[in-house]
Amino acid sequence: MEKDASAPDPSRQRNGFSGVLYGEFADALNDELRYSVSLTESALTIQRISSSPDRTKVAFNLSDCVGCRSHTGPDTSAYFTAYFYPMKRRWMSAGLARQRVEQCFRVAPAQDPLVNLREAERWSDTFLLLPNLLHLPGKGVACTTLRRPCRTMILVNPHSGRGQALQLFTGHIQAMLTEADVPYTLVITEHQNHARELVRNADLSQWDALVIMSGDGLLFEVINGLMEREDWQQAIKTPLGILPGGSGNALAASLHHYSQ
Ligand SMILES: Nc1ncnc2c1ncn2[C@@H]1O[C@H](COP(=O)(O)OP(=O)(O)OP(=O)(O)O)[C@@H](O)[C@H]1O
Repeated sequence: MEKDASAPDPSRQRNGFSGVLYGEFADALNDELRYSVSLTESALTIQRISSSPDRTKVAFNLSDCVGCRSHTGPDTSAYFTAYFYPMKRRWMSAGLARQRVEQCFRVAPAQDPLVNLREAERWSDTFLLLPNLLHLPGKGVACTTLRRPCRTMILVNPHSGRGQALQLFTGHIQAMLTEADVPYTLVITEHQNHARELVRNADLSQWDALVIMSGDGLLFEVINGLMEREDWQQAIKTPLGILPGGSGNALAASLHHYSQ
């Protein structure tokens, strides 16, 4: 039996479990597979509900989670999906790297689709309230001062590196921004000094962060644009991010190294 969404949260009633949320849900793709799911301040723990003795628990650390989204399904059910990027060993390689893991659950205790959606939203909203979610900017001061949602201007130089920055953005970054609910405006630079002029004249109150997807050259332009403003003392405090899209990416590599 699925949990009644209107019933009191049983998380406090379960023996030994003092979590934030507890529920029993079906797998998003296979209704036959059912899981007990618990969310605490530090982890999402999933255990398959089955009569077999092998009921291994899988726990995902919330410090590897970028966000959680809920949506309605084709019938009366609703879904919530949590997105994790845990460190994992790469295939055929010795190094560790963050790799995407998606956990999607079907919520269908009620006939009323709105009740199901509300329950799915209760889960996704709770995720976003928990303090341990991975913040995209990484560790450090900027991470704690950025507000959520973080309105971001993303500048991509389509010619940087081997001319693949835009492809890297659409292939990797765009989905992560959606998963993390980061509202953004994409600017594809059209010529040299485009970013510099744009940043020099922009209404910066519209943005909480500027992110450059390019090599060091475009970041250099953006910093010059900020410093050329009349309000440069305030403008230069705008959180800046760099995503490696150039050929050398020296600054991005160096920042990554020191954030480890
Ligand atoms: N649309 C564009 N067309 C031509 N030049 C551009 C355009 N957009 C930006 N630029 C200029 O290209 C220069 C080089 O870009 P960038 O440093 O980002 O890439 P890169 O040289 O390939 O990378 P790296 O610095 O890692 O070697 C920048 O200084 C910038 O002024």
